[in-house]
Amino acid sequence: MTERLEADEAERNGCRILLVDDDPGLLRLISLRLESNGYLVDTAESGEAALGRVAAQAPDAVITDLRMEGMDGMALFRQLRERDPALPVVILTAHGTIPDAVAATREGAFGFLTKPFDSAELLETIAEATGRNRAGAGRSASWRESIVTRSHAMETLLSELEMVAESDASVLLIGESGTGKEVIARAIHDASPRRNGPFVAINCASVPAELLESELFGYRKGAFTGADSDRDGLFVTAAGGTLLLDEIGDMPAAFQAKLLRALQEKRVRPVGAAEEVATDVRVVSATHRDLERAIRDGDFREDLFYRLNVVQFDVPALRDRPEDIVPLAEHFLADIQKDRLKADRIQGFSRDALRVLLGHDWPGNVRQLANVVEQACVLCRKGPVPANLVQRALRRDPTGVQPLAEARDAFERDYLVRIMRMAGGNVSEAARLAGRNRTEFYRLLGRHQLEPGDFKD
Ligand SMILES: Nc1ncnc2c1ncn2[C@@H]1O[C@H](COP(=O)(O)OP(=O)(O)OP(=O)(O)O)[C@@H](O)[C@H]1O
Repeated sequence: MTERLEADEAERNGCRILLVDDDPGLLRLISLRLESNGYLVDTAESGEAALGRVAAQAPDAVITDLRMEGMDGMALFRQLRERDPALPVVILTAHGTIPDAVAATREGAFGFLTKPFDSAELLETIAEATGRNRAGAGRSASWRESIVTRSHAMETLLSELEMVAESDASVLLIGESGTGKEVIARAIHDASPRRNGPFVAINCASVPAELLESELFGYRKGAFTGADSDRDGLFVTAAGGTLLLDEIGDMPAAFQAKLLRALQEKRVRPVGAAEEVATDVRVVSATHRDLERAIRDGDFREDLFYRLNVVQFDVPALRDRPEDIVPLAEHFLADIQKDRLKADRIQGFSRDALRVLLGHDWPGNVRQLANVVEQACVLCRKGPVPANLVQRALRRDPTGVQPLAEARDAFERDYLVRIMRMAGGNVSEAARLAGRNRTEFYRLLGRHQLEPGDFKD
């Protein structure tokens, strides 16, 4: 324990923090706290002064008040991000300005602290901010080791996940393709008492409907042509562990009732077997589909939905947590460097390259970011990865292409928004323009959670 504390202390030593506040009393107070914990602290009483200090001192992190005379914390943060997108900026905020601070984290600020804050919270946030390349060294438990994030939304999700992992409750993960649903499913497994058992994943969309039953429940010799010996299904293979049913929204309707029964009874009947077999799995399912809508459309059983969805986590799209873009890009780069000869010749990303990464919309989410980093590195000879290679990789990247269902949804929504704007929020008029009847048009609006009132002047 003492060794751990000493190691933490040594890690912090030499970390330079720039503290910006126009209240000298608070500056002194926070400086003392940070210095007594091994940080080197530099202070500035205005945003303008802070910009000069950053250029001269190259701090490892900046803490800035939000409300200041002249350049305020938000303007300072934007300027700093422009100069060095990887520099962590923590915002200090009073109660009334929390929404601004939240907006800043959406734009990529590391996080915010609400006044009055306690010492432990301050130190923890700064330790995380300065340890960003060590993926939260010393703090992150092993179950979340493979998850890189500095987003509040993801942190909240992970802390809820840790609580839920304790039980055997079924978890449904909803999120766009490539947001990290499988990584999160594995984290649930690793944080659960089943961690020493198997983690088995199946993509329900990629198994032909007629094979899904034998794949999940197994079969007996002679059950069908080619079944020349008994075979266990994944419900049995995953016994004592966790079974991830990925793309559950694509599960054929005909099989949904059988799956529901298996989950209710905790037993499966292998194809061609006379007897049922007991199962012992924790089920996590994942989908990018809106299952409630699939239920309304008659494509997904409501009872199965409630059985799978004891707890639901919405995994945010990467564009909704831009603060994760830089740490993830650095993580993928470090990963590539581990097994590449030219590893030491590439040194991080240039500022312009980071700006390009931050400015992108990432329709393919984290998976797309990993591919783009990989492609940019392949083409990079030495030094920091330049912006033009990132742009080139973005132009070529096929994972930016959304799956058909998502693309169709996005198109439909954009189309409805356009047409509702043209019709000034008048549904009859919009329905006429779209060549649909009013009832049907209302259903379409409802499906995309669009309110006619929002389009009226
Ligand atoms: N927070 C994260 N930290 C590190 N790597 C991540 C993170 N999120 C996702 N990844 C990586 O991004 C890739 C895509 O993640 P994953 O397969 O979990 O997404 P998904 O949501 O399950 O996608 P799909 O819906 O297409 O199956 C994987 O290589 C995964 O390791």
